[in-house]
Amino acid sequence: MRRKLAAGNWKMNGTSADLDQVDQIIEAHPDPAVDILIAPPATLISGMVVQAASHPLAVAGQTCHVAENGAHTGDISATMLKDAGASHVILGHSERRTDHEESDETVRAQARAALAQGLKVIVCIGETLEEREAANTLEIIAGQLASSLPDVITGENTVIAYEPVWAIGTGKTPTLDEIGDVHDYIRSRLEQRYGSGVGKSIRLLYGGSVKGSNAAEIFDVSNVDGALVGGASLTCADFSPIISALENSIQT
Ligand SMILES: O=C[C@H](O)COP(=O)(O)O
Repeated sequence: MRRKLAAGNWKMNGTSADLDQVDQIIEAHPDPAVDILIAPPATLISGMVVQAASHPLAVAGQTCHVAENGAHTGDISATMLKDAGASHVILGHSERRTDHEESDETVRAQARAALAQGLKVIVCIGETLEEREAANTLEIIAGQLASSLPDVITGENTVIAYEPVWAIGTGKTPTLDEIGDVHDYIRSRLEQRYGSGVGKSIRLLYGGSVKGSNAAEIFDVSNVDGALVGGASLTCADFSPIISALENSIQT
């Protein structure tokens, strides 16, 4: 049975004053029935780790360099994330792929580097609007899965986030059938490549304009094991209802 995961990606948002939101989340969900994770900007990782020391909330980085250290101004390595107390790292987010031209091959190298340091990875994949309109979604997903993931992964150390690029921060979402089709397809590809046991154990998150108002119906879709939430993860008022919807989804 895959444990559900509510993951928040703060992107380039938040200063130390916003750590107050995490206190509120911890207070609202003292003994969560699902995993909760927040990926703050790198400057807040250590503070958030200290803050969540007595709570299962996991803290993640938003990317990592393929190298352990060296002359890479402005970058952060998996070793540094681990040292700061992060347990996970998000890799291959479409904003990284676009803003920093990160390719599938780069994402795979980052994943190898992160796994080697004992970090768990959340690997993001997803099609653009043009690719969906050209009916190429599954082909794009297959290519990204094949090239972004290392050859050896487990359900324990790897999560996949399906994020249609056109749904991120736009208020638009695919239909529930479309989400289900892609998630079922990802599951079948994972089972094919890694074997049924591992393939079935990897959690699949949906990301792209998830809010309190649409979370419950998305969590009902087959092979959706949680969400990677951007804008609606920035405050407890917005994120808590999503966590609660995920908790409710395992009771129905
Ligand atoms: O990483 C999170 C996603 O990019 C989703 O962002 P969003 O919830 O603001 O659409």
